[in-house]
Amino acid sequence: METTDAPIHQAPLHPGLPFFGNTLAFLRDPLGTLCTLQRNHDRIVHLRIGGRHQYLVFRPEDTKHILQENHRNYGRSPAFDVLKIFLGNGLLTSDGDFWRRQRRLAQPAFHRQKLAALAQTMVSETADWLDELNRQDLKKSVNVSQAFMDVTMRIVCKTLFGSDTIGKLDGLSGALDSLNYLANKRMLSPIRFPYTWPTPNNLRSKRARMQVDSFIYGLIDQRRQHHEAKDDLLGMLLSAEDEETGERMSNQQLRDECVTIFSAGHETTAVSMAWTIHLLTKHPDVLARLQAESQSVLGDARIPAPDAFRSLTYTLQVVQESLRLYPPAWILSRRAHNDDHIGSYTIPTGDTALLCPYLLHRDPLNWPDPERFDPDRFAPGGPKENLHSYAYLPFGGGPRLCIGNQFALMELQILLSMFVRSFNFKALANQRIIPKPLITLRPNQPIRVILS
Ligand code: HEM
Repeated sequence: METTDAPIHQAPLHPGLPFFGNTLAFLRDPLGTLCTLQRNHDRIVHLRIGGRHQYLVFRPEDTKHILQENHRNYGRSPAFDVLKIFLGNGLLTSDGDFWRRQRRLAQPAFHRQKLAALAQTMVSETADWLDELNRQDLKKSVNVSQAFMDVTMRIVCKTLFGSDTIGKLDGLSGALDSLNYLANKRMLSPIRFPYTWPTPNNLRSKRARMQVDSFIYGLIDQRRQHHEAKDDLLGMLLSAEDEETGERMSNQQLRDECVTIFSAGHETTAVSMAWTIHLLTKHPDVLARLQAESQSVLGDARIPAPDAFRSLTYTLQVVQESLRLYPPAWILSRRAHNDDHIGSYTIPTGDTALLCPYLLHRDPLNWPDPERFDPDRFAPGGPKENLHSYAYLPFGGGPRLCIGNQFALMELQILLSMFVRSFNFKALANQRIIPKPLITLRPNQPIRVILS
C-alpha cells in the first residue's frame, strides 16, 4: 500500500455549517449524506461531527490499512465510552494489552468445534420458537422484527448459560435486554445526564444491572464452588487459561464478557433476519429456491441434525447477500494514536477514522448493480471471490474481527432454513420499509408479514 512518499496534503474538508460542521446533515440523513460524500470524493473526506474531526475513507485497501495493516496505530473511538458504563470492560469496549489478553482467552470458546456443540442448542430453541409461532392466530400479521429479537435473545442466553437458565430465562433476558436498550438509548442521546443522577433511565438501568449481576455472579460462584464444568459459553470462558501466563478471568471480567456477548450477539442477528425476510417477500424466486434447499437438506424432522446445516449452501448465500445490502454494523470507527497516512493525506493524531461497510457494500466499482438482491454473487466461484477482501466486511476486519462471526452465520442459517421450511409468508400491504441507521442498521418500522 502506498503511504508517505507522496507530498502530504490535508484531506478535503466537506463544507458544513459554522459551529455545527456536518453534524446536522448526519443527524438528518446519515445514509443519504454518506452516499453523497462517496459520489463527491475519491478516497477520503474530512468531516466535523459532534465537535470532532473525523476522516471517512472509501476504498477497500484503505479500510484494510486502518483495520489490519496499521491497526496498532488505532484504538477504540470515544463512542465506546458510553457503552463501558453498561458493558464494563469487555471485548467490545476494551483496548490495548488488556483487550489482547481477553481476546486470547475468549477466542477458543468460538472455535468451530466448540460451536458445533452450541448448534444443538440453537436448533432446539428455534424448533420451540417455531412451535409457539405456529400456535398464534395466523390470520393476523406477525411482527417478525420482534419475533426474531425474542428467539435470538433466547439463543444467546441459552448458549451462554445453558441449563442454568431454566425457569429464569424470561427474567434474565428481560433484564439484559433493558440494560442493552438503555445503553443504546444513552449512546444515541444528544443530552446525557451523569450516570450518578437519579433520572428515571439511570434508575432503571441500575435496577437491570443489579438483576443481571446477581444472576451472573451467583452462577459463577456456584460453578466455581462445585467445580461444575459445562459446555456452554460461560463454562468455556470459566475454564479458559491464558497460554502465555496461565491466568484465568476474574469474576468481574467474566461478567463483563457475558454482558458484552449478549449485547453484541443478539440484536445484530435479529435485525439481519428481519431484513432477510423483508428481501424474500420481494423475491419469491429466491424464497422458492431456499425452501427447496431446506426441504431437501433438513427433511421433515422437527429437530434436524445440527450437522445438516453445513450443507445449506444457497441459504448461506442468501444470508451473505442480505448482510451486504443491510450490514447491521453499518459504520465502524477508530481513534488514531499517531498521525497516519492514506496515500498523500493525513489522519491526524487523536482524530477519528470512519470505515463504512454500508458504502463499501454498495460501491458500483465492486458490486455491479449494487441495489439488486442477488445471492448468486456469493455462489462458489461467483463474482465475490474475485473482489478485494475488504470490499465486503459485515463482521469488520483485522484483529478486531467479530469474534462471533461463525456463531452468527451458523445461527442465521439455522433460523432462516427452519423458518422457511415451516412457513410461507407475504408482505403486509402499504409498508414502506427503509433503513434507519441507529447503533445497528434497523428497518424504520417493524417488519410485519402474513404467515401461512
Ligand atoms: C449478524 C450478526 C453480527 C454482526 C453483523 C456483527 C458485527 C460485528 C462487527 C462489525 C464487529 C467489529 C466492530 C469493530 O471493528 O469496531 C463485531 C465485534 C464483536 N462482535 Fe459481532 N456481529 C454479529 C454477531 C455477533 C455474535 C453472535 C456475537 C457473540 C455471540 C458477537 C460478538 C462480538 C464481540 C464480542 C465483538 C468485539 C470483538 C473484539 O473487539 O475483540 N457478534 N461484530
